[in-house]
This record gives sequence, C-alpha cells and structure tokens, in this order.
Amino acid sequence: MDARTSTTAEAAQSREAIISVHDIVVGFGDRVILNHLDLDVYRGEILGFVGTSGGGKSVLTRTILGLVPKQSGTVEVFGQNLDDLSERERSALERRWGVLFQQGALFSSLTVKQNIQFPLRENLHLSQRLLDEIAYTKIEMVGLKYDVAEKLPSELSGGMIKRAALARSLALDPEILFLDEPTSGLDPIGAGEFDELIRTLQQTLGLTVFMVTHDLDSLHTVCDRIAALADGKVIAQGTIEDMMAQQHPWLRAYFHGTRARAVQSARR
Ligand SMILES: Nc1ncnc2c1ncn2[C@@H]1O[C@H](COP(=O)(O)OP(=O)(O)OP(=O)(O)O)[C@@H](O)[C@H]1O
Repeated sequence: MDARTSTTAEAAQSREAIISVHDIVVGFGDRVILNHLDLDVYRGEILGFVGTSGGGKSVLTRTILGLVPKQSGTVEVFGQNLDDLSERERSALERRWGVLFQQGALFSSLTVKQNIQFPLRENLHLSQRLLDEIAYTKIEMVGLKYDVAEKLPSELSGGMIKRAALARSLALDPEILFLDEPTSGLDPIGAGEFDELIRTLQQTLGLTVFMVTHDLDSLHTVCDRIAALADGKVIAQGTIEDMMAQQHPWLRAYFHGTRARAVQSARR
C-alpha cells in the first residue's frame, strides 16, 4: 500500500457514508445481476462506478433510487433505511437527490424552462416569478445562455440537452447527484467541459456525486474514488492508482488497455 492509498483508506474510514448499500441481491427471472453487493458513497466525494457492459451499473443506480425491486439487502441514504420510510418521508428524501439519466430524458414537448420548473411545480408551491428566477439561476449554473430557456429540447445540441437535464436535476437543490454515463454521446471536448462543470458544481454546491461512467478521462479528471463492478459485486474500490494496480483481468484490460494508454499518454 503506498502513502496515497493508505491516506485515502484512512480518509474513507473517517468519513460519513451518505449512501450505504449492504448485501444487495437483485435479479430478473432466474438471472442474478447484483449478488450480495456492498458499497458506501461518502459525503462530498465524486464516486465513479465502472464495470463490464451489462454488468448491472444502471440496475444498482435504479435500485438505490427505488426504481428496481431488490430481493434482499438494505439501502441507506442519509442514514435512513429506505425500506423503513413512510411515503411522506420517502418523498422528502427523494427531494434531496437529483438524477441525470443517460438519455437526458427531458420532456420533449416542454421548453427548457418548463422542464426545469417541472420538479419545482410537483414539489413546491411557488409563484411564477420565483419559478422563473430559479429556472434562470439553474440555466446559468450549468453554463447555458438565458435564451435556451424558451427552446424545446429538439432545438438544442446534445451537449446543451445534457446541461439542460443537469439544470433540471439541480432544480430542488439536491445534496446527492446521480449521473448515468453523463458524457456518453459527447465529443471529447464537450465531455471534458461537462466533467469540469460537474467538478465545479460539486465543489461550489457541496454535492456528493454517484457517477456511472465508461469514460476513462472522467475517471482520471473528476472522480475522487472509483468502485468497479464485476460478477454482481464490487470487486475493487479506491483511487485511479489503486485501480491500476489491481490484478483482476477485467480491471487490467480496462485500465491498461489501448484506450487507457491513449488517455494516459494524452495526460502526460
Ligand atoms: N427491468 C429489467 N428487466 C430485465 N432485465 C433487466 C432489466 N433492467 C436491466 N436488465 C438486465 O440487467 C443487466 C444489467 O443491466 P444494466 O443496464 O444495469 O447494465 P450496465 O452495467 O449499466 O450496462 P452498460 O454499461 O452497457 O450500460 C442487463 O443484462 C440488462 O439486460
């Protein structure tokens, strides 16, 4: 264990787990996808979640969010076991997280402003003036110009859609942000700018970020810690250096393959 690894491990131990997944089993029919999986996400970190394609990264995200039923195990968020919450407590807790799904998932018939205001209208009773003020603040926060407010998603580029969807996920000032492959479909420059935006928002808003990603650049530049999923379990977690030192065949292929070498040489 090198100095940085041991410091990271000590820091992790002393930190508060804001999401704690314990002994989770999830399957469909007789196919087990998550097999007694454990994972902690610490307050204030950006955790990159990687793994084999079709391995269950989105399923874990959806299980934490309560969108996929689990067969056993517990999910605690902010120290609360999600199975123990009443409907009211559950909605209150859900307001404390924001989600950016892979496809952006904006409502196509609503303008960007209306999309951002959607969760606000569902959860709060605010005047139109305040709703507009909040929408414009979020638009600015994600680096878009005010004139996108009145545009429909079909009038935006892929990168702008991602930013608009991010603005909507920030509408209720969440403490946790779930991102499912946020840079997929963006060109390398757009992806780099989006990573930078995530880092800036995480720092200025004090967010905890759970990010499913395949993007090696993102893992190098924005993730504080990485957890890797294979065979239904988290097989390794730690810094990028910890990951690169792992001997598991999938981790070696992923972190030392041709694409990984290209990313590393571009960063030198
Ligand atoms: N609702 C569902 N019903 C049946 N099978 C499902 C369902 N949701 C996901 N699966 C299956 O679970 C497996 C894991 O899917 P998941 O989308 O979590 O993979 P992933 O790790 O996110 O993959 P990728 O990196 O390719 O996006 C896949 O085989 C998928 O087909």
